[in-house]
Amino acid sequence: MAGEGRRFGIGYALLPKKENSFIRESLVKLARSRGIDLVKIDTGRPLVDQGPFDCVLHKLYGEDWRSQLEDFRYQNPNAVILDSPTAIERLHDRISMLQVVSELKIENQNETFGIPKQIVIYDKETLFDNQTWELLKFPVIAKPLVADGSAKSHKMALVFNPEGLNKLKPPIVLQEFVNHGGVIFKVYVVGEHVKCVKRKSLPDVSEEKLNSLEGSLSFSQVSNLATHQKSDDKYYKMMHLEDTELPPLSFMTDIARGLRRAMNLNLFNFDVIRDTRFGNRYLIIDINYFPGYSKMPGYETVLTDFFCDMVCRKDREVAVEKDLVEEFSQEVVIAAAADGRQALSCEEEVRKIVPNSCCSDGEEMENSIQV
Ligand SMILES: O=P(O)(O)O[C@@H]1[C@@H](OP(=O)(O)O)[C@H](OP(=O)(O)O)[C@H](O)[C@H](OP(=O)(O)O)[C@H]1OP(=O)(O)O
Ligand SMILES: Nc1ncnc2c1ncn2[C@@H]1O[C@H](COP(=O)(O)OP(=O)(O)O)[C@@H](O)[C@H]1O
Ligand SMILES: [Mg+2]
Ligand SMILES: [Mg+2]
Repeated sequence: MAGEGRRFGIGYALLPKKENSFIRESLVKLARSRGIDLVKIDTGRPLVDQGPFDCVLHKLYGEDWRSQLEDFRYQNPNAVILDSPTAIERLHDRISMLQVVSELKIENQNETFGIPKQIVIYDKETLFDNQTWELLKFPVIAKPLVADGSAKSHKMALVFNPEGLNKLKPPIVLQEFVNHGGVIFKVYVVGEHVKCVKRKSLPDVSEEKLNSLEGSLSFSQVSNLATHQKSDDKYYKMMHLEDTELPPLSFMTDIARGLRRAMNLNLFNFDVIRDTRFGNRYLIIDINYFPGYSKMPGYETVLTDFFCDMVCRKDREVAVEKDLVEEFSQEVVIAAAADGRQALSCEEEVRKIVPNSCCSDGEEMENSIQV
């Protein structure tokens, strides 16, 4: 059970496709048996009028939704929001998304990690500029700068030579294509839990092939097949993935935990490729907020454990805070009586001791818990 006899409500706000894949009966049932009720949020009505919710789970964007979350948080300061819209925003731009990887420091003697060489292009002029091509070499992948979950934001082009640049529409990120044996690793993160799986990726491009290829090749979501095709062992056989060795889990876990802390996110996955030139060099190419967890074997248990952890931890924090306030109030009354005066309110008593305290105005919207 999540807490002794206490039930918790988690409201979810997801697009229909996500709701269909994620909110399965198996998840709802398991969560319910552990004291957690998953309740659909009606996005046509104000969030503050719904609930009560101990936690809000969401993957919706836009100003309206953001301000709804802010109002909700103001009225429910103890509720957990998974995750903070400010933290998620970083993942909507393919440059800020990977910047955090470049800043990450992880001690490891056998493997290294990083991101492929990349530049952002805002106009056609820069695209054809010689200086641009001093930094990068073909083949490159052109990715829309914006990664907002729209179909357009997944439309990519593998560009083999300058001819292929004509079709590109800035703003885009040009990223060096790195040969990686046609297999991508997807590392799913759910709080502290980390799971790495293999998926089909683009095949390697040899030097000879590069010279014979025409300008560019467009593609979209190569690793993403229908859900049922991915979750069983047949997928690995069908895609000939059995022979590929997974990266060391402890290394992926270190990266995952580092990213989680740096980004203040609990629910995300990242795409990793292994550079065939080195064999122990890993490149992170993409980070996604609240990905397709239902493709992760046993996702129901992992997510339910996480929900329990989140709401229980918050519950404990609130209880401890309440105890501290009560203890403090009692001390204040005793101290005031010793001074021969009436006790003031808690805040006023604190201000007497620390004159500039109690200024929570303008606080950031950060109510997602980090361990
Ligand atoms: O729908 P799914 O289950 O394939 O999940 C998509 C993810 O697939 P993955 O779990 O990484 O295999 C997918 O990841 P990739 O694009 O395959 O790297 C995205 O996270 C996608 O979200 P968005 O369109 O970027 O907002 C995810 O789509 P949404 O379900 O969030 O719309
Ligand atoms: N730098 C790269 N080198 C080699 N393959 C890449 C590179 N970047 C992306 N890919 C391939 O293109 C796919 C889509 O790119 P990605 O950045 O993950 O976009 P999306 O957000 O649409 O998933 C990846 O899953 C991988 O197969
Ligand atoms: Mg991806
Ligand atoms: Mg992505």
